Parts: sequence; C-alpha cells; structure tokens
Amino acid sequence: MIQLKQVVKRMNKDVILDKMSLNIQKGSIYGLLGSNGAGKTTILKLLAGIYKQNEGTVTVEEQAVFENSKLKSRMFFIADYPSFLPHYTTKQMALFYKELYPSWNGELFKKIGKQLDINENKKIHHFSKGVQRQIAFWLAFATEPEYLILDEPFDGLDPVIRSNVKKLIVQQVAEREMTVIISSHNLSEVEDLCDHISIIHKGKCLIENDIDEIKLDFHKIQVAFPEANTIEQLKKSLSMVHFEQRGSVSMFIVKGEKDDIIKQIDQFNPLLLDILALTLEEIFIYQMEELDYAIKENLLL
Ligand SMILES: Nc1ncnc2c1ncn2[C@@H]1O[C@H](COP(=O)(O)OP(=O)(O)OP(=O)(O)O)[C@@H](O)[C@H]1O
Repeated sequence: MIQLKQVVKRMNKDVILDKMSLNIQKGSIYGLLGSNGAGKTTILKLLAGIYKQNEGTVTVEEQAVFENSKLKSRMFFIADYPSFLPHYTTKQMALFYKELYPSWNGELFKKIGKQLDINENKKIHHFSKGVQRQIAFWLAFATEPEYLILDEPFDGLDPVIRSNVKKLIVQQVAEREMTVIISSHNLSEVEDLCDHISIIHKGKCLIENDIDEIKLDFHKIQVAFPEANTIEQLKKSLSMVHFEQRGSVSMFIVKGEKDDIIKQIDQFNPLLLDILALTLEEIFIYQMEELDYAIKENLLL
C-alpha cells in the first residue's frame, strides 16, 4: 500500500500540495487526474523519492520513500520526458539497470526486444521521442518493478505500441501484483486501464475512489414536469453540479444515490425522466465546472 498522509509540498514559498492524502492499494492501476498545474507530477516525484515533502508522510508498505534506496530499487519511474544517461545505448542502459535492480529479468529484456524494431546498440538520444519512450518501457518492464510510476506515459506512442504497452501493464499486474500509478490527461485511456482514480486540483484531492463507485455517484438526468417551477424546488434538494434548460426539458448532472434521486423526482410526477451514466471525461469536466474552472464555451469560439 502506498500512502500520502497530509502531505504539504512547497516550492519557492508556493504551496504546491496542500495537506494531500492518497491511498493506493497494492496491485491496483491507479489514475491520477487533474487540471494543468494541479500537482500530479509533484506527487509522482514524491512517490519516486525524487522530492521530499515539507510536511506529512509519503510511505510505501509503511516505509518512508525519500532516501530509501532499497525501496527505490523496487520502483521504476518513467517521467513525462524520459531521461537516460547521456550518450548511452539501450544495451548500456540495460547493464546499468541490471546493477541497480536485483529483480532485473534479462530473459524478459530479450523477449520484449524481439517484438521491437529497435537497434539496442544505437545511442538512445538519436532515436525519435516515441522510440525513446518505447525504450523507457522496455527497460522498465525488464526491471520487473513492484511499483511502476508513469507520468503521461502514452504520449508520442503510436496506437499499436500503445496497445501493446497497455497489454503488458495489465499482464504484469495480473501475474505478479505490480502496482501502477499513472498521471494522464487522456481520460478514456484512464477509464479503460485504471481501477482507482483521484482527481487533483490546485494541490488538493477532490475525489479518490474506485472508478466504478465514482461513476455510480454521478448521473445525467433529462426530465420534464407538468409544472414549470418544479425544477426550482429540485435544485434546492438535489446536489446538482451542472444545469441546462432545453425548451421544456431540463438536463442536469447530479451527485448522489440513484434510487434516492429517482424518488425525489418521482414525487413531482415527471412527464419524462431519463437517467444516463457519465463517462469519466464528463465527470471530470463537470467536477471542474463546479469549481468554476471550466473554460467557458464562448472563449473557445
Ligand atoms: N521546480 C519548481 N519550482 C517552482 N514551482 C514548480 C516547480 N515544479 C513545479 N512547480 C509548480 O508546481 C505546480 C504543480 O506542478 P506539477 O508539474 O506537479 O503539475 P501537473 O499536475 O503535473 O501539471 P500538468 O498537468 O500541466 O503537467 C505548478 O504550479 C508548477 O508551476
């Protein structure tokens, strides 16, 4: 289990993380979502032991991460711009990681290498950005980490490689209970891959839960009533995060238990009532809108 408890991280006097608490279960694929500048990369760097928090604790299996080289040899972090030792080839990086990671699996390194069309004797920085990212995954999988920490991992990967990488992640989670923490803006990808997520905004955690539980908690409702002012009464009793009126039909997004919401609406004898599930992307956008973060449509015109 990975835990952040009441973590405060300051940089240049700015509070980047403000009493952040997160719980990441072993064997889970955990998605870290959030607005730009929310603090996701900062969290990943704390988890990887690159940064030290100013307050609170960051632990893996109840051990502090920072300056814990034994623990760090069970983790692999792929940053948003993967970096390698200057002028190293993939083969040289492999030898470097072999020394660093007791779990290094040479057979797996060879096996994955056969699937990739990459010359392991060429200097890594001579490859394109996408191929460099493939190499980062290749090396990461070969270290067989217990904790794989990924910052915007699929950027720049072509669709075939992207799909193969995701399959390998799922396979390694299933086979040996690897824990994966992914920061991403690609919400459909997160929805496919992750079982738990958190939504971060301005250094605070807004939501953290099982992805299915979160989806069960948000509903898109389309409703029409015989009396036009009924909706005003419902606005007071329901926890609406978004509202639109389209002629006689009201459309709103509401948080809460589905049966309870239906009960409240039914008492006004609706002429029409549709309840739809939301995608993770819609939940994210409406959650941000509730915080007045959303970029208003007219600004995009
Ligand atoms: N070295 C630094 N010095 C000062 N401030 C920093 C530093 N690194 C990050 N920050 C600030 O910390 C905040 C959080 O940055 P972070 O990179 O963690 O956000 P993020 O959620 O990963 O953003 P994005 O989605 O845009 O990549 C930002 O306001 C950023 O400007």
